[in-house]
Parts: sequence; C-alpha cells; structure tokens
Amino acid sequence: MKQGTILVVDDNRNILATVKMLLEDYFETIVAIASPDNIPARLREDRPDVVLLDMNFRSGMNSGNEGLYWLRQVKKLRPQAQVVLFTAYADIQLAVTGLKEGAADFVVKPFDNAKLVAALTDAYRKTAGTKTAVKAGGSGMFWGQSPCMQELKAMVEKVAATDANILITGENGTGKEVLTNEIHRLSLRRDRRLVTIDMGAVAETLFESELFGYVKGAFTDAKADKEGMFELAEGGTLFLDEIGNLGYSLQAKLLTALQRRSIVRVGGSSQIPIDVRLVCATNRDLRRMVASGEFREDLLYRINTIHLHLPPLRERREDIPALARMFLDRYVTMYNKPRMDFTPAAERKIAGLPWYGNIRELQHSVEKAVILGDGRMIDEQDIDGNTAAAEKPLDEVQTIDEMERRLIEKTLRECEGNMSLVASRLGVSRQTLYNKIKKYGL
Ligand SMILES: Nc1ncnc2c1ncn2[C@@H]1O[C@H](COP(=O)(O)OP(=O)(O)OP(=O)(O)O)[C@@H](O)[C@H]1O
Repeated sequence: MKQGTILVVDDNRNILATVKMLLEDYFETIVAIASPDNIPARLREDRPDVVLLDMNFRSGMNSGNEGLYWLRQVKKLRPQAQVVLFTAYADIQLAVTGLKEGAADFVVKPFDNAKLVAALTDAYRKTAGTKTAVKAGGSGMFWGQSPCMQELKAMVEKVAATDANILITGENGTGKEVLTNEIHRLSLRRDRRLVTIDMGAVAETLFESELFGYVKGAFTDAKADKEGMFELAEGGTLFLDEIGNLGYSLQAKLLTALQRRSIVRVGGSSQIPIDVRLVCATNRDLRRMVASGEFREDLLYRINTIHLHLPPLRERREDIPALARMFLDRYVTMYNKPRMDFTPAAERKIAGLPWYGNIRELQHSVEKAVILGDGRMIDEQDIDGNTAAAEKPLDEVQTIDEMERRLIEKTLRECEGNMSLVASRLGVSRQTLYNKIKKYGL
C-alpha cells in the first residue's frame, strides 16, 4: 500500500530520478526538487510527511551547512514532517549534528536501496502512524501469544474505536509508540492524522507554541500565523510521548485545553475548538509523581480514561522466540541476505537474556547479527546480550535485592535458563528460585 507524501531535495538530477523511481512503490506522492530554495513553497503546498534532504548543494553556502540550514527551516515551517538527511560519507559528523537538531535519520551516499527505503518508510510511520508498506518485512504491531498480550489486544480492540483518552505505560522499548500507531489504525480516525510530539524533546519555552500554534506578531520570529499540533491533529489522534517529562506549570495549560476542548493560539484571543483523541505514553510512574507533587492529579485523571500497560519482554518470555524470528526475517530481506537461521544455542540464549531494553534491544541485536553474519546460521556469540542494565558495574548496585536479582540473572544466563542447574548453583530450591524470578520480573 502506498501512503503519504515525500519531498526529495537533491541538486543531482540523476539521484533525484533514481530515488523517485525507487520510492514509487512506497509513497503515494513524490515531489522531487533540485533547488532547496523551493522548499518553503513545497512544504506549504504539498504538505509532505517526509523530507529527504541532501546535505550538500553545489551552490550557495559552503560545507554542508546549507543542509543544516534547510533542516532547521523544515522543522520551523513544518514541524510534523520527518527529515531524513542524505549525506556523503565524509559528512557523517554533520549528519550527527543534524540528528541532534531533529532529523529522524540519515542515509549515506552511495546509498543502499533497501536502507534508504527503510529509513524513509520508518520516518513516515513516525508521522502518520499507519502501517506503512515496508516491502522488506513490514513493521506493524506484533502481539505474541502470551496471555498478558492477548488480554491487552482484546482491550485495545474494544477501546480503539471509542474516543476515550488512553494512557500507555511501559518500560523503554516495550512498544508504546507502536501500540499508539495500532490504536490509531484501528480507530475511526484512521483516515486523519496521527500527530506525535515528544514532550521530552520540546523546550519548555516552545511548548505552548508547538502545541497550540501562534498568531503573527506573538513574538519576534512569528512572521505569520501558525497552527500547532492540536490543530494539525484535528479529527485525528494526538500522541503525547513522554508525558511524564512535561513541566508542572505546562501541565495546567494542557489540562485547560483538554477540559475546554478548545485552544487559544499564543498571542491570539479566539478559542479554536479541537476534536482530537489523546494518547499519552510514559515510562515513569505517574501515580508516584502525583504523590511527590511532580504531576497534577487532575491531569492524570483526564488523560488515563483507559490505562494500557505494556509488560517488559522478560515478563512474557514465551513471545521472545517468535519476535526474534520476525526480526530475523525482516532484516534478512532488508539486507538482501541469503536465508538465515538461529542455531539451537542462539535460540536458548535469546530466550534467556533479560532484554532490559525490551523489544528495541532484541530488534537491534538481531539486526546486528544479520548484518555481521556471513554464514547461514546465527550462533550464540553473534547475539549481543550485553544489555545496559546487565553491564551496570557491581559497585553501583545499591541494595541487597538488586544484588540478588543480578546474581540470579547472571546464573540464568550462564545456565542458559536451566532452572534445576540455577537452583543448585545458588543453593536454593526450585520453588524459591521461581518465587524470586517472579518477584524480580525476570
Ligand atoms: N509489538 C511490536 N511489534 C514489532 N515491533 C515492535 C513492537 N514493539 C516495539 N517494537 C519495535 O521496538 C522498537 C521500540 O518501540 P517503541 O518506540 O514503540 O517503544 P517505546 O516503548 O515507545 O520506547 P521508548 O519509551 O524508549 O520511546 C521499535 O523499533 C519498534 O519497531
């Protein structure tokens, strides 16, 4: 299925033509321009979801700074568009600066077709939240068979079509954004936009104008009226990611907008009615934040009409093998590799690791194994299980509980999940071991 609009900007006409042809299977509308000077007009008229932006134009400003300049322009004129930078190998440092300034990704020239398509379709998914036709394997929500995920699925199917506000909680990498995309896809608002805003990434000073827009003259840079995220999401879904990072005073402003179902642009006076379905996500404990005075209780009630919790991967271990296999198939296709498989030892290792970075970590680990693998089999040493938390040095461990958990985890890894062996090594009964595994969510 072809979806979305992409703007491709590159002064090399050969590249422009090649990329255009390549993307025809993936994007509904492709606008290709050779001169960056036309960017503002194209943003206004074509309203692209994704911009593929060359970092080095032959004329004009030197040393790739022109690319950064245009990145900032796009972010200013059309903040909801995702920008993927197209860079020469020598410009990688520049691309990294670009990422810090809000680019979604970068692709190095000479480019690999599959990687370029994956970067652009992923970027589109971030804006549109729909299941994009990524030929190399697809990237929708994988539910798994674990009872907790099946329960969650049933709940999502029940509530997606309502307009109830939803709060999604879960550790990093558990799939809160993927779930939001799924909710939007299943909702009656699926033909309208899913607008995402990362509360952690928006400077406090810009929050109001990002969310509510502004009128011309509201501040020095306000050269024209601009709609904010609420208006952009009109009729659709507004996804406020990392809601726990929203400053206390700004929480009141958000609450007011939600209560009144209308917003006032910064510097404006008229109330603009809004019809959005709100989905918020956080990895923080908002109840605890309420108790410590960091989060407004009234806002919490407003945003969590329905609460969905995504369990960490280690609490639904039965889903790990199928997820790993799905990522294996995806990356084998994406990187044009011959058919690959896991050895039984690799399967055991994957099933036994704690995956503190959850699905994101598992995905990256499999991707890395596929990229680096040169045979048909992925063995246990190809699976990178050095999770951040597992790497935490022992002298940073603060509590006896944490020490115990670490020891059990380490032994589980070493014994590849063989419970009897783990229990005997640790000098406890199997039942005690099970109780502790449950207690620590291993
Ligand atoms: N159910 C799923 N099926 C397929 N892929 C998934 C699923 N959940 C997560 N992923 C993949 O894992 C990665 C992390 O997902 P996502 O960004 O949705 O997590 P998150 O909980 O929002 O993370 P964070 O809190 O760090 O922002 C993404 O690359 C996504 O494609």
